[in-house]
Amino acid sequence: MVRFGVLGTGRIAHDFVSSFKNVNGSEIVSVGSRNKADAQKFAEEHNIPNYGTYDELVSDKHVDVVYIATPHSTHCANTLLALNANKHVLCEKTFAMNTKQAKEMVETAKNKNLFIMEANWMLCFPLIQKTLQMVKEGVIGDVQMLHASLGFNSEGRELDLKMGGGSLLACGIYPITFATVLFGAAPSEIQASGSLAHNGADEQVSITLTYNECRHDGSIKKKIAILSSSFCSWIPSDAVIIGSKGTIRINDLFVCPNKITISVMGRPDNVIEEPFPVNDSKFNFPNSQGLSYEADHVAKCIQGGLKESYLVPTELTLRNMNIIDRVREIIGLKFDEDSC
Ligand SMILES: NC(=O)C1=CN([C@@H]2O[C@H](COP(=O)(O)OP(=O)(O)OC[C@H]3O[C@@H](n4cnc5c(N)ncnc54)[C@H](OP(=O)(O)O)[C@@H]3O)[C@@H](O)[C@H]2O)C=CC1
Ligand SMILES: O=C1OC[C@@H](O)[C@H](O)[C@H]1O
Repeated sequence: MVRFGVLGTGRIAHDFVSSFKNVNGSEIVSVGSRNKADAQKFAEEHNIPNYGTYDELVSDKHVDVVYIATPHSTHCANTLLALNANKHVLCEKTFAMNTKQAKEMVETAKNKNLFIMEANWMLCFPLIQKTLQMVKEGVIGDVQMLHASLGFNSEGRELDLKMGGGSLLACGIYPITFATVLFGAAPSEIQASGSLAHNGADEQVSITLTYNECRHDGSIKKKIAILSSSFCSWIPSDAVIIGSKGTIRINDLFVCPNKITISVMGRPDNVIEEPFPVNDSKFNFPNSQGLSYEADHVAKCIQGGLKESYLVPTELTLRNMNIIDRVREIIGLKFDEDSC
């Protein structure tokens, strides 16, 4: 049995806890809030036995792992709070405001011999793993390109620069993650273009990552990922992996899919569907019942004594953070944390 504590009582905290109807052998035992009354309300709503402040949550002896469900700008401090209280950590995406913070979080977990993982739930979906497996098996030949985008028309807290708001950290992290798992290495070239809102937060970003691969004759083959995120439009939120023999489309929303379409030249399309876990809870975000895959994975890792996830390793998180830092530099997206 792995016992989760939830830090923060916002929208994703609600969805994560509700997904536990489909989680076996783990439970939510405590919740922490900046305001104890909010923690109590959340605990009552979700039948959670313990509640308190963040400090009380991380020092609760019943808690094994703390799920950080707060805005980006608070991930580093909240993660360090939990690690320093000897709790394992599952921290929401995007993991940190920059690589410097991310390294400190990962180093602290390592020094304390604790588990740490970015809550990049996309990689825990069965159809995402199936897609990656098919690519590896060469179903669509040699992968040449990736097209992936995610976004919606947003406003309010999600565009608050002080909290790491904007489409890049909220949505762009997923297309970037997909490119990183698909192409394996760090990109040899990063190009980007972005539009900033009046407060300096990004409204939409387009990124081209180029990966150099050495051919047998020593020449360079360039593989390309074309990625975008948006908070000012209903951009198509799918991903297409383009290979020498065909494509795999991960249907909208590609970060939490229940359908993929495999098109191989000369053959009829093959559609694979994987129904979501059945859960009648009311969720804030689409397909959040699939957060149970992530919770199950974390529990399995912790029970197995792992200090890292094999689906979302810290190396992947740090590689993504490096890409995000460079994209921010190119488009002029600045956070206060950059000067700390
Ligand atoms: N995996 C997924 O599908 C999704 C992940 N996310 C990620 O989850 C995280 C939280 O997002 P979301 O739930 O939408 O955010 P919300 O604004 O809905 O909730 C955030 C919570 O964090 C706490 N908090 C701590 N400090 C602050 C602060 N300065 N301002 C506001 N709230 C604060 C609050 O809880 P309290 O007052 O109780 O401490 C608040 O309710 C982000 O990293 C986001 O990227 C978001 C949506 C979907
Ligand atoms: O993190 C996220 O993942 C799924 C999307 O539906 C959500 O809007 C986004 O914030």
